[in-house]
Amino acid sequence: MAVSQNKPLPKNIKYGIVLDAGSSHTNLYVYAWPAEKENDTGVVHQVEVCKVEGLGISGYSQDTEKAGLSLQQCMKRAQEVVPEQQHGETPVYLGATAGMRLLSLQNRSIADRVLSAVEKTLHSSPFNFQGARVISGQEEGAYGWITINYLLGNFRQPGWLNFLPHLRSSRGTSGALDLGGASTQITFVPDQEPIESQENSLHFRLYGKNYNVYTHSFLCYGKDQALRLKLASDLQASSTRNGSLLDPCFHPGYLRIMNISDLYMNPCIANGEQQLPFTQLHLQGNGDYQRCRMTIQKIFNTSHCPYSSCSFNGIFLPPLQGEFGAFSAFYFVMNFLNLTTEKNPVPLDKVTSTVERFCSRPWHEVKAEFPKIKEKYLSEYCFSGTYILSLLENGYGFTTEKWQSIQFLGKIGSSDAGWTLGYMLNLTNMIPAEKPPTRPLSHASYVGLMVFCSLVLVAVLLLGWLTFHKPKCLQKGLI
Ligand SMILES: Nc1nc2c(ncn2[C@@H]2O[C@H](COP(=O)(O)OP(=O)(O)OP(=O)(O)O)[C@@H](O)[C@H]2O)c(=O)[nH]1
Repeated sequence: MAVSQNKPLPKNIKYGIVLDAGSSHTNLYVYAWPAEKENDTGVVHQVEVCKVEGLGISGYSQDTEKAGLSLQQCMKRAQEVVPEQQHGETPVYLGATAGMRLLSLQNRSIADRVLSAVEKTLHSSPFNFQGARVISGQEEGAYGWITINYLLGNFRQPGWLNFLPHLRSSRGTSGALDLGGASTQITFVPDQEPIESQENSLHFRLYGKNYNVYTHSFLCYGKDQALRLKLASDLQASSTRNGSLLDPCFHPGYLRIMNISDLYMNPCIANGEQQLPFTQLHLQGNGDYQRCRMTIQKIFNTSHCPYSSCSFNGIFLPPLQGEFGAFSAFYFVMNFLNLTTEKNPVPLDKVTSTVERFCSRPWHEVKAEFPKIKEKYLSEYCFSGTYILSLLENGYGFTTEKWQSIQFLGKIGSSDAGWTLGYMLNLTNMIPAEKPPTRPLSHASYVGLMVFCSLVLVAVLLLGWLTFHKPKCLQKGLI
């Protein structure tokens, strides 16, 4: 159970809870905001995050008891964070993402069973449970975009701009790049209007301003599913008779054995299993970045495009526009490789050479250097780093110059970058379509202002009186 910061909060605070049921695990987020400011931008912040172990795509079908216990523990933690008298009014939402979208495609009844088991636990909590649902890829992209722009203050218009309407909207929004285990999303406001493909087009009116947003979610192109796609493509291209495969995306000396059925039991991969004369795959790393990049390239089909421009697999992508925030696994991987900086983005050639060097390092050396990192994560940073470069450069077309517009983001302030905050802001109607009217002054500010004006008035009157009615003593002194 991971626990984050717990700052003392002023009184009159409201709370909301969102559970992100992802493909690897579930995270529970507790958000808080001052009640009287709930329509302002940037006031909601994360006060707690708790990791529900086992409640992910593999946990759904395996250790359900462990997942259930871990969920109860996180709900208990939330009960400690939110004051008891507010439990009943605190909404709880659960959104399941691509892992569950895949599970639903594969086996609808398991997916329904898991959701109702989770719903049962959440109904029995003292909070105001609002329901569990699988969110669409489009929603995942849109809410991620709303979250980062809300937290970056990009929806905020300084009040004085109301008097100078021609200067409004001088500040742009930031695009959002989200990499999960099962899907990846790209969302931004393009220059080109209208957006050529209806299914990639969203319209928002937020704080009195219109946004035409492009979004696409690539199911099966999250980093875990992309590895499977790559392995299936490698197997198809190889002539192995015993299931041994040299894999350039793993470190030299690394060995992994996988069941062929696990690889193919997945709607992302067209079933080719029956033709194979072996049941297990023996992967042997040889840490060759260039070859890894070539094998990954094969999972992006760029042979057709029915629009003026595409990313891959015939999906429309308008020219990239503005700054981008890249989060979730984009951040986890780049952060591990020391390629995230607070200030200037690390140039593309340095990122490439760092990933290349890392891939070539022997596995025993890497393992010895990072003994505390989970082997699953550590063994895949070479693949993941190379995949991120392929996706961003070849998939989306980030050139060396455009790369400089990407900022890898873990947190913005105290809140994690991700879709959950945007989801809650939307469901609680905390982002109004119109700009809220300027609030009248508070009582204290009003009294302060009155006292200040009175003092200025007295000072002016006194000065005037002194100027025109100089006291006699002063007049004598001057003669
Ligand atoms: N290195 C590292 N990887 C992580 C960590 N947490 C999650 N991941 C991996 O990062 C990827 C994205 O994880 P999440 O952000 O939880 O995304 P998800 O919920 O699986 O996303 P969807 O594909 O939309 O379902 C997955 O491959 C996880 O295994 C972490 O703390 N460190």
